[in-house]
Amino acid sequence: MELRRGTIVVGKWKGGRYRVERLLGEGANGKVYLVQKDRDWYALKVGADAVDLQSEINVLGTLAKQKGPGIEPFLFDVDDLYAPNGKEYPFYIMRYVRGTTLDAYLKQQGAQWFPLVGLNLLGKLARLHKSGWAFGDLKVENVMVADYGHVDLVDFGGVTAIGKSIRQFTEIYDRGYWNSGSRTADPKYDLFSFAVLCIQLHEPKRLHALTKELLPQNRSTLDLSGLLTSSSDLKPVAGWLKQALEGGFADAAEGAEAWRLLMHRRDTRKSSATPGWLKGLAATTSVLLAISIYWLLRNMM
Ligand SMILES: Nc1ncnc2c1ncn2[C@@H]1O[C@H](COP(=O)(O)OP(=O)(O)OP(=O)(O)O)[C@@H](O)[C@H]1O
Repeated sequence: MELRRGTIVVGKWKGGRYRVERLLGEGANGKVYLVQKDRDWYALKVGADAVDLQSEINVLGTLAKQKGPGIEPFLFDVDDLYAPNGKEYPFYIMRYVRGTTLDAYLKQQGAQWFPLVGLNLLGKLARLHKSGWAFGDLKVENVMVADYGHVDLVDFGGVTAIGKSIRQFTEIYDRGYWNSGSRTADPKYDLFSFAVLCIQLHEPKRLHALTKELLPQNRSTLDLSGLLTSSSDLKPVAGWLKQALEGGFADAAEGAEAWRLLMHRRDTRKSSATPGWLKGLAATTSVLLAISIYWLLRNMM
């Protein structure tokens, strides 16, 4: 099923009219299009499986009612559409999240944005945890980043009430896959995925190799920690990530506070260190001084 640019989608039951602009992305549960209605932009998700889509809609509906701190309205319309092939598909309209996926953002803007983006992402998770939810399917593709490292989560298909079984997950980010805990939704589950996400961003090849070489029963947190200690990129946050993998933070708010302190300490250390140009200047001055003394002593003799 494909919706071309310019197609007008009309909801079968409620009659909402949306003009298709372009495909934003697609996954196992459906395709997401950028659409326009009354000059406003929205994202339209259309799926072949009504049950899967319905469970996402239920979560979004509950989140919308809850209006917890930091949970912006995300769901605007739910309906069915007739595709150009004549078949009927369920769809829903959600807020359009501007930005690029996390890995693309870091490639475009530079890895120096990683600590700030990480902190903002932990902030988003913290708000969800505070309202009694775990995100569940946290992965690179579900994190959108806009200007100045502003972070938004997409794909609420895995969002699960704390204490229930995680509804949707992706293997390498899953605590159960690494034999490191249950698949029960709790804030620590998301922090585990957050740690894997950081590894995926910096050491994708080595992480992939690990999944290939280990037998399922042998996978463990220790293997992931091993990657951390031997990665120069991850060194500054290795201790934090290890703690997250081991369930050492109660929730994302606690994790964010520790992450913030880590950033602050790094910044302080950097600013108190002697800048390169000053070191160069000092070295040149010493050489000039040595030459002057040499000439002075020679002329005196
Ligand atoms: N609200 C949105 N605004 C902008 N882009 C979005 C939005 N929702 C989804 N996308 C884009 O579409 C892609 C696929 O969407 P989504 O993850 O919801 O599909 P899915 O079928 O549930 O995927 P998965 O197989 O990962 O479960 C996302 O990775 C993202 O790039």
